Amino acid sequence: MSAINSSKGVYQFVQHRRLRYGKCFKTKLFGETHVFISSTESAKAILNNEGGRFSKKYIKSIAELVGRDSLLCAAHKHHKLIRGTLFTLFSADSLSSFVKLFDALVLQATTGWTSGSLLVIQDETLKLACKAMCKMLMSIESGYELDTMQNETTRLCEAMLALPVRLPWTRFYKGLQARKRIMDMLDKVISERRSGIASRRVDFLQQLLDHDGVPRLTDREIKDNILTMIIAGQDTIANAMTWMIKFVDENQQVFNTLMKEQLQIEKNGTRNAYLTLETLNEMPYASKVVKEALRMASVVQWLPRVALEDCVIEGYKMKKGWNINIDARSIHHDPTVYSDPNVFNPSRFPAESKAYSFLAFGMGGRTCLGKNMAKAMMLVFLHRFITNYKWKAIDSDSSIQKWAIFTKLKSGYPVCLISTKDAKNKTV
Ligand code: HEM
Repeated sequence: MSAINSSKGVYQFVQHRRLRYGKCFKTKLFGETHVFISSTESAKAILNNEGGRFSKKYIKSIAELVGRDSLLCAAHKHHKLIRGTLFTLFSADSLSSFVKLFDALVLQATTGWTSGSLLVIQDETLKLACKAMCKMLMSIESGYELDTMQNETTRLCEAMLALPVRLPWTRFYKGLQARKRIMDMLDKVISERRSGIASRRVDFLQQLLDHDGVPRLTDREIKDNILTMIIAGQDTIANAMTWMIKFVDENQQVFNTLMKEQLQIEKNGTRNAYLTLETLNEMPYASKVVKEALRMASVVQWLPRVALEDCVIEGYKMKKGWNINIDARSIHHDPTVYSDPNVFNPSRFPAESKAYSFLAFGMGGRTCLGKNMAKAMMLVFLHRFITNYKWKAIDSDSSIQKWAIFTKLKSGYPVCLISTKDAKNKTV
């Protein structure tokens, strides 16, 4: 709890023990045994064995907040059914339309970002991510419903590491209340659609309600998983984008190479049109910047699993029921896996691409469903930001936000903007 409440973040707890005991250690948390493992070989053995010797398991408080029918918590068979249904929503066509939608949202936001504006990157990217998710999932675009969704999801995420104490003033209780309000809102949206009060929309929710060609999900499964996708795709992406802008700013050579590539893309004709998936595929250097930012930031720090039977890992006996966490952050910063792991060096890819060394989106049967979407969002944001602005960081402190389950900069990375598209700033 003291690590959660410190400026180094919850990972400090793991890191201390990793340095003290090595690549595999065991600890007790609230009466349960937790093992943390940080080798690519073990990651492969565990992540490739979903539903066999291992399955996913979150701590109870998280499971209660996201819901028992959430993809994040569902047991193997149930998970397979829900994942199969949700998978169809993440088609190439839906990714293509999403890229345009996200680009439109970024361009709309940038109209308010003029020279001299003070911007907290974390706040802006969170607003963008929330808008994009709500529009794609349920066609919510603005107003009270959007604000409610963003605020309640933030409250819910802040409760994920809290002690599961249900007293009105506790973080956990407030998180549960936030979940209840989101569920009530989803109930309302679903019943309006079913009764015909709301017009038909083209979004993920409608596809799940129509269950056209996909197995039918219960209302509870639909609601838990719409909420899951909002949680999975809001804070994670906002944090990743914020770290990426900070890393790029702190590495002049990366900035210069990236700028050269992005200006060429702009010159080739994207300036007044929306970016497309094809254009994003023509950004090899920016794609490496995105990957390197995800490695360095390790927004999701470990992947939680449970042993379904007794087994041996790294020469240690593990018992059925133990929580086995794959320490992705440690693998991402292991000098035997990545050379100079603390240096932001996008050019390390693809040479340094050992199997199971890049776990930002997990691997195997539980891999992030939104990973292509997330990478596309990061590329779009990077392109628009770097080709339209120079910026000066007002606070470069790397302290971590307390209580954050996904690694988040405490400062939010405030910057002062200079628009490179304003005529008077052309020579800046
Ligand atoms: C930079 C942004 C993102 C990062 C770093 C990230 C990372 C992850 C990770 C590490 C997992 C768990 C893998 C495991 O335990 O093995 C996961 C699961 C998941 N993510 Fe993402 N994610 C991001 C964005 C998104 C987006 C935009 C969506 C889409 C709405 C999304 C949807 C999901 C879903 C549905 C799961 C559960 C998959 C399953 O259990 O089958 N994520 N993500």
